[in-house]
Amino acid sequence: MAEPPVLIRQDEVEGLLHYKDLIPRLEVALGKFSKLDSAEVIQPVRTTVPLQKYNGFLGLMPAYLVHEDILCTKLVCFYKRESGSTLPSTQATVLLFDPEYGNVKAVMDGEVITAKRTAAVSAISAKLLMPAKSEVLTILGAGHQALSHYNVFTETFSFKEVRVWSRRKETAERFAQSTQGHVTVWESVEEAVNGADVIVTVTGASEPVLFGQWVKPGAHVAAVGACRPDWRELDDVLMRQAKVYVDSREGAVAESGDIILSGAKVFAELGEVLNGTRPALREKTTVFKSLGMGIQDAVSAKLVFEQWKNKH
Ligand SMILES: NC(=O)C1=CN([C@@H]2O[C@H](COP(=O)(O)OP(=O)(O)OC[C@H]3O[C@@H](n4cnc5c(N)ncnc54)[C@H](O)[C@@H]3O)[C@@H](O)[C@H]2O)C=CC1
Ligand SMILES: O=C(O)C1=NCCCC1
Repeated sequence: MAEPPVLIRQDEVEGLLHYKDLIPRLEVALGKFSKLDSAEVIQPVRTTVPLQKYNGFLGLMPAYLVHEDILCTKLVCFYKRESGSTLPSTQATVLLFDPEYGNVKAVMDGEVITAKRTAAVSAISAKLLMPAKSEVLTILGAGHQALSHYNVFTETFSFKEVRVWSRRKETAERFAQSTQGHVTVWESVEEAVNGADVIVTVTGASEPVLFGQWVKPGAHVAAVGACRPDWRELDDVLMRQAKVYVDSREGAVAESGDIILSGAKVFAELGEVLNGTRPALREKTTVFKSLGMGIQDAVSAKLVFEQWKNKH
């Protein structure tokens, strides 16, 4: 009989999952995914169950990486919260299976995994697509993803200035007080992104907050929020003037309001750039539209489980 699953709590996942280990594994997984070979990677588009009563969704995100033998699924609830709400906007649990027996080996917190793997993938997009001499980083939004993005972007790159904007100034100020390095708080998006080389959008918005006319030509935007077909963070001008990169084409055309409603064309998947089959157009204005993928959770969960086993 199979052993019962181990339970790995949020604080343990936090201590076990490090960007330096995670980023290379995510790069390999994204590259494999973009080869479109089902003998390598199986990842259906996320299934969503609407929770209309609560303005949210339950997302089911299974993935199987065949050669690494990683079978995993994340169960994630995400919500559109009113300003001032104290309820969480994302709650997630990750199940790691033994693919041969079919039993669950580990049940682990999915919030840290979601925060870190999403930020790590945005950092990969920036590494490939941001202007060669990037000095100013602007973060729009001041929640969980804002913090994980701040952490990995400042750990990986050397920006001279980091700015934050949030729809409530107090939240942006609290964010700036919580970071290790200096962050300046801005009251308007237009001012916050003026001259920025890299812009990260991590808001719960369902209408555009970032407009193309404010974005410096050649800047890189990592657009992380707006994960439903009728939600937006970016306007049509930006979507149409930029070269648009995605994590998964299939996911993007099914789930991204910024892509579907603007009619923007997807130029490439990050994995195609990593594989060298599509170019990284660093000199152009670029948008990386992130939606999140089961394979990202799967490689993260495997890493957490490996580290956990080393300690037990
Ligand atoms: N692409 C991906 O893989 C993932 C995307 N997400 C998305 O990233 C976004 C941020 O997630 P978290 O940081 O966990 O949420 P959070 O609730 O911790 O922070 C959200 C931030 O957005 C702001 N915000 C909310 N509604 C807004 C509006 N209408 N206009 C402007 N700002 C608004 C809030 O004030 C807060 O600063 C969400 O849209 C979430 O669904 C989350 C996980 C993974
Ligand atoms: O990939 C994920 O995990 C999520 N993506 C979009 C919404 C929240 C969770």
